[in-house]
Amino acid sequence: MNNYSTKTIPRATAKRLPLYLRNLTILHSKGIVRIKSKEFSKITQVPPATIRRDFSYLGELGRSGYGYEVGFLIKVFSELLDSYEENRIAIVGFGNLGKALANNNFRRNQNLTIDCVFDTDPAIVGQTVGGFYVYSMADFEKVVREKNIKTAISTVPSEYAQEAIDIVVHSGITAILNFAPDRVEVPDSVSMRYIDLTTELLTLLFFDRNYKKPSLVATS
Ligand SMILES: NC(=O)c1ccc[n+]([C@@H]2O[C@H](COP(=O)([O-])OP(=O)(O)OC[C@H]3O[C@@H](n4cnc5c(N)ncnc54)[C@H](O)[C@@H]3O)[C@@H](O)[C@H]2O)c1
Repeated sequence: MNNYSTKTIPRATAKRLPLYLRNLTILHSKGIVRIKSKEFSKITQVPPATIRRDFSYLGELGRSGYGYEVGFLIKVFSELLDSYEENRIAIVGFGNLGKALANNNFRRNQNLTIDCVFDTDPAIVGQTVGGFYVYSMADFEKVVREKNIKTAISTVPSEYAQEAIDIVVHSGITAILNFAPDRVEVPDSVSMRYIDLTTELLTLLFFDRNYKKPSLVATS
């Protein structure tokens, strides 16, 4: 376990940790041992002051003007995000998106693994599709309890998401990533995050229109 209390880290900082870790890992693989907040800002698109403030919540991670040690940051952030710990995941809804996620299977992070997939469609339940045996939702609780899985990704369309998530929550899953945009009810004990590509894209386009950095605007 790490020496840093995640309770003292603001939510906004905590949300940026995976982004930091991903980019640090890339830097590390390129043999870069030290990075300054200004350089790291160019890679992550997070302002240098925000990076320095985020890192300051995590104690003495580096010295100003000298830069941060990439390997050390990776160690601290990995511990914070528990990414050294294996996390097996259940996919709920094995359509286009579910299959794409399972096919990718977080290959950049060896500790995140899609372990099993579930659907209600009789045409695929009980079949092996794309290398995954498709379990019935009727077996969800039995399978995830046996495998001690605590994390699920739902790609069930909004109109059926609540009934699917109810089964997921009832089965002891505590963290759910939901790709369907409509909000679903979950108890406070369950952590839920929504991924919405449309909102992400609209936010990007808004920033592109309104906050373009002068240095990045083509001059010719
Ligand atoms: N968040 C994003 O950025 C993003 C991107 C693409 C799609 N989506 C959303 O993701 C959802 C899935 O998209 P898709 O293209 O994979 O759809 P899809 O129709 O190909 O797949 C949905 C799967 O869910 C299954 N399903 C339906 N009810 C279920 C239930 N109660 N329990 C378990 N499985 C059930 C269906 O049988 C089907 O296999 C849609 O709501 C879509 O809007 C989100």
